[in-house]
Amino acid sequence: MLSLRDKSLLTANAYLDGTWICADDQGIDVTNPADGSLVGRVPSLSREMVQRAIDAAEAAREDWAARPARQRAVLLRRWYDLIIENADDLAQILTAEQGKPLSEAKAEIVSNAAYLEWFGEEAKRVYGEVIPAPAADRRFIVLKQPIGVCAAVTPWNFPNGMITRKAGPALAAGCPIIVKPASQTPLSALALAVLAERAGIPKGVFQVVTGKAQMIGTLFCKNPTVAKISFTGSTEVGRWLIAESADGIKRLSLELGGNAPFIVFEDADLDAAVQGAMMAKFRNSGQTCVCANRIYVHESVADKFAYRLAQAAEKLVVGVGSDPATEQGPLIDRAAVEKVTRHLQDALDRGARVVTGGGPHALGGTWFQPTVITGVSPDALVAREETFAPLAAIISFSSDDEAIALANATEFGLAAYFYSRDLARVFRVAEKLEAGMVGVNTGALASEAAPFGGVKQSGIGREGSRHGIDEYLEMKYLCLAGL
Ligand SMILES: NC(=O)c1ccc[n+]([C@@H]2O[C@H](COP(=O)([O-])OP(=O)(O)OC[C@H]3O[C@@H](n4cnc5c(N)ncnc54)[C@H](O)[C@@H]3O)[C@@H](O)[C@H]2O)c1
Ligand SMILES: O=C[C@H](O)CS(=O)(=O)O
Repeated sequence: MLSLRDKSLLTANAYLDGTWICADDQGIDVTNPADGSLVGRVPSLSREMVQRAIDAAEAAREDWAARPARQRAVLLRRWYDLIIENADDLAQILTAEQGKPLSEAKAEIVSNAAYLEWFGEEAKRVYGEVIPAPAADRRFIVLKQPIGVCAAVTPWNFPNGMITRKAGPALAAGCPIIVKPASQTPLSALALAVLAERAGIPKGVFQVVTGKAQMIGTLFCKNPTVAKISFTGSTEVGRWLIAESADGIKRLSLELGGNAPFIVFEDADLDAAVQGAMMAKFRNSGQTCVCANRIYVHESVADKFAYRLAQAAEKLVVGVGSDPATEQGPLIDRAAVEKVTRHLQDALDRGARVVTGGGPHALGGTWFQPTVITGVSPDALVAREETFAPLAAIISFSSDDEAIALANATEFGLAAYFYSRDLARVFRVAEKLEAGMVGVNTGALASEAAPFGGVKQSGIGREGSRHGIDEYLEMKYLCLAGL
């Protein structure tokens, strides 16, 4: 049972055009992955209601874009402050609907609220250009203008952070945004809407719609009023959005699936590498897009690393996310357990062996033991597909070139990690890895100050850093002649 200081944050009402829409009997139940209990019920909005949200965003667009950036920055900062003040309540809501440990939920909320603060400041630095013209009677000027009404479609694994990570740059740039959260975890988005309204963000500028994903997605893709869609989720759905919005040539930002390699070279600090692997593999029970999906270890240290990683994994406190002592919660649903079980069995069939864990946890439900396996075949499913579970698969290698070739043998390219203390090797390997982000001697790399995103089939565009606001701006070239 939640014990919220501010009970108004737990709302199951969709937020559109400054009004709260409650669920009818066609609503969508939100359940706690830990015990299946009902946490809330959100409305399954009709096509007409979603269209109303798009119309409300369009009605708010000109005024929001025309506000001085400083005014938008003040409101973003006020929203940020309210999120930080209410982070404990927001963490309880997040854990109740997603399952992650409270400590991780709070870390997600605080670290991603920083995108509101960061882009509130960036709003004041959206500079244009004056370009030296090639003729005396001309002046070349470049304006940067907000792209217009934006839509965001977000995943269940970071139900709070993936929203502030998009709303920050969108609102800073002068764009209203309509968010469609994952149906498994909409309550965090709605709690953010409560605080956005409290911060004074005008109606129509930030909205949260809930309901049938494909219907809403199609409306976002087909309605020309929606100038851009920012999507975070699977590559499969990202591919669908590209196809569905192709005829309108819609601007898209895509943060998609991953299959991160984690490479331990023979000169690595093994204790540091184990710590990094624990962060990169087991955070959110392995359900992050940047999780170490494959762990490549030089053959000379593979057994020692596997043993130490297993020792660390065995110390993880597995339990209900709402228990402050818990370090690993349940997986999101039964399908997730079936997928990791399939990956594990395939690896074992190909000759791998279990060092620790190796199946569902004694807690039952969707808990899975933190598992380390070694002697994994490079062709195993766990090396080719995103496992999204606490399964650390160790594959040995014998040379740098082999490690790089194995790491790059995937259609994904979001994150990659490696441990080495040889500076020449660090630059050689970092420059050859096919990934949008590379963690060197670290298992955690996300920050509002850095460009987060992937290459190949892991996405298009970047979130965070000074580049992130460009995703919500159009460049206009003015050619002034006859002067
Ligand atoms: N690159 C990143 O930053 C990042 C971050 C988090 C998660 N992810 C990826 O997301 C996936 C896990 O999240 P998920 O299971 O929620 O992904 P998902 O693609 O199944 O769902 C993501 C969102 O898309 C919606 N959706 C599903 N089908 C849709 C359709 N046809 N039209 C419109 N919307 C649709 C869902 O309701 C949800 O809101 C993993 O692959 C993970 O790697 C990537
Ligand atoms: O999986 C989604 C998040 O983007 C991971 S992180 O918190 O940004 O590392």
